Amino acid sequence: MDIELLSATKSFGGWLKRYKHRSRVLNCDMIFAIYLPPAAEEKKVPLLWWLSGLTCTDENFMQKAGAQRMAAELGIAIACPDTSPRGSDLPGEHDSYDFGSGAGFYVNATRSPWSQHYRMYDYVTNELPALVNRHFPLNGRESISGHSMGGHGALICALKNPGRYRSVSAFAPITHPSQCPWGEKAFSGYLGEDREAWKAWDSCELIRQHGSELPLLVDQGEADNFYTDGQLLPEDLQAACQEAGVKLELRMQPGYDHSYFFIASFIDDHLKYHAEKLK
Ligand SMILES: N[C@@H](CCC(=O)N[C@@H](CS)C(=O)NCC(=O)O)C(=O)O
Repeated sequence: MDIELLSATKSFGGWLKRYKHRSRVLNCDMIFAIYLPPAAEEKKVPLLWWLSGLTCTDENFMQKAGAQRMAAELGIAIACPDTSPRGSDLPGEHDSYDFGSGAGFYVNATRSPWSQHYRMYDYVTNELPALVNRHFPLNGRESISGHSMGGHGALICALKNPGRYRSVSAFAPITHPSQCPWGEKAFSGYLGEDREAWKAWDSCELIRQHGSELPLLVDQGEADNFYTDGQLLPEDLQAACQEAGVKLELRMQPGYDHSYFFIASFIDDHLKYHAEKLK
């Protein structure tokens, strides 16, 4: 067996399961979570990928977003990968919350020593999808969403793989990592100082270069301190989409911050949006 069941918890008639497995891509053991709706007992169901933000594991979304009730009703599975490789001890890997463990940024690192493990893009777009499709009753239809660093991850995965996902959405995504402190730190560490190479991992740049047939749905809290600090730059995403003729629904949400209280407030809208496209 290439996956080991760690826990199974019944929720809204379906099952939240956590598994451990060996990742060849990341060169370490990894844990992921999957919520299987009641419909998965009888037929194959579509899958929504959820990519979490800085400091998260597979657990934050499943415990805090309150997504299971609607996922059960809509008959969609949700898979949550971890946010970085685990179990290694590279120099400085655990020193800060925004680089290294818990902060893989969903890129394929090219700089040593990070390139030995930090290949989260290949992990979430290839290795883990192949694994979950082998083990669970999934019908091959996929959508993707995420929060903050994971919102950036969801957007780049969709933009780099036209035709792969039925829909994409994000909560408070890091839209222009080449131009914000979080992104500059992560990209120089994982990818090196050549800023041209960063463009392949930056939503705004990908949209400018390649456009997108897929429309984007983004929610952003106006009271999000990371928004006001210039880490998220939704206005840059809006400008890039306008330039490239890409359809973007950017919903600025007055009073909401960056937390899972914000995500829980709008997750049903996103689940319904994805379910419609996953039909
Ligand atoms: N400095 C903060 C920043 C991290 C943060 O806000 N992370 C967001 C994603 S960027 C998150 O989802 N945190 C976990 C949670 O709220 O459960 C911390 O270390 O907690």
